Amino acid sequence: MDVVALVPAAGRGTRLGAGVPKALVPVLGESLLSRAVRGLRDSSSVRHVIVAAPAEHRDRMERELAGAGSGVHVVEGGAERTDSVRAALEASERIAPSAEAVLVHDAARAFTPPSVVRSVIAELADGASAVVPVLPVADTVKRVDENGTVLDTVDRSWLRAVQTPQGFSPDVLRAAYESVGEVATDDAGLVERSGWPVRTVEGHSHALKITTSFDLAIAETVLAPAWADSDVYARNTAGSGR
Ligand SMILES: Nc1ccn([C@@H]2O[C@H](COP(=O)(O)OP(=O)(O)OP(=O)(O)O)[C@@H](O)[C@H]2O)c(=O)n1
Ligand SMILES: C[C@](O)(CO)[C@H](O)COP(=O)(O)O
Repeated sequence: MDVVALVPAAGRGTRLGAGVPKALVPVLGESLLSRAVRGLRDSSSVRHVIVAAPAEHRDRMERELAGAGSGVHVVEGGAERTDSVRAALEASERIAPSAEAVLVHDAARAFTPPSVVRSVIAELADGASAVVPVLPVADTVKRVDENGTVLDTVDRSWLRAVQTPQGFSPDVLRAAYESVGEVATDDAGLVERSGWPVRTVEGHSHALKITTSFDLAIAETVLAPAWADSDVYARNTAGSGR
C-alpha cells in the first residue's frame, strides 16, 4: 500500500511545561518528533511523512528532520490539533496524491512500536476504512456529578483507551474533515460522526502519549533504553507488550 503519515507536532506541551514545544523535547538526546518519525519509517510501510509544526518552530523542526529521509515534509500547524491535522491532510493532496492510506500519528506517542504501525496498515489493506489501536482500560471507571459525587460505575468491559497511529482510507478522512467543522479529540471521532465504522487493533503500552513529566520520566528510564537495546526492541515490536 502507498501510505502517507500525518504527524501533528504543533502542540505547546503545556502539561509537560518544558519551555519548548513538546515535540522538540529530547529523550536521551533525540527529540520526541525525531523518534516518532523514526518509528514510522522503521515500520518500512510508510512512504511519505508530513509533520505539522508550530509556525514559529517550523524551521527548527525542518532542521531536526533533515536526516530523516527525502519523504519527510514539514508544514505549518494550527491552534488546535484538528487544525494541524487538517493542514497536513491538505498538504498530502499535493505531496502524496496517489496515497491509498493515511495515518495520523501524534508526535507525542514517540515510542510507538513499528509493529503497531504495521497492524493498522494491515487492517486497512484488509478493507477497513478506519482503524484505531486500543488497549483495555485498567482502572475501574466512575461517572461523577459536578460536585464530585459518584453517579455510577461504568462497565469497563466495553471501554478501550485509544492510541495512534489511526489509519484511514484517504477519501473517508477527507470527507469527515470536510463535513464536520467542530474540534474532536481524535480523528476517528470525526469519522465515526460521519457514520463510518471504525475497526480496532491491539495497541501497545509503549505507545503512551507523553503528556506529563511523569510520562517523560518513564520515557527516559524505560522506553528509550528499550529502543536502544536491540534485543528488547525486537521483542517489543513482535509482541503486545502489555
Ligand atoms: N494545536 C495543536 C495541538 C496539538 N498538536 C499535537 O497533537 C498531539 C497530541 O496533543 P497533546 O499531547 O495534547 O499535546 P499538546 O497540545 O502539546 O499538550 P498540552 O495540552 O499539554 O499543551 C501532539 O503531538 C501535539 O503536538 C498539534 O499538532 N497542534
Ligand atoms: C488522538 C489521541 O492521542 C488519541 O488518544 C488523543 O485523543 C489526543 O488528545 P489530546 O487531548 O490532544 O492530548
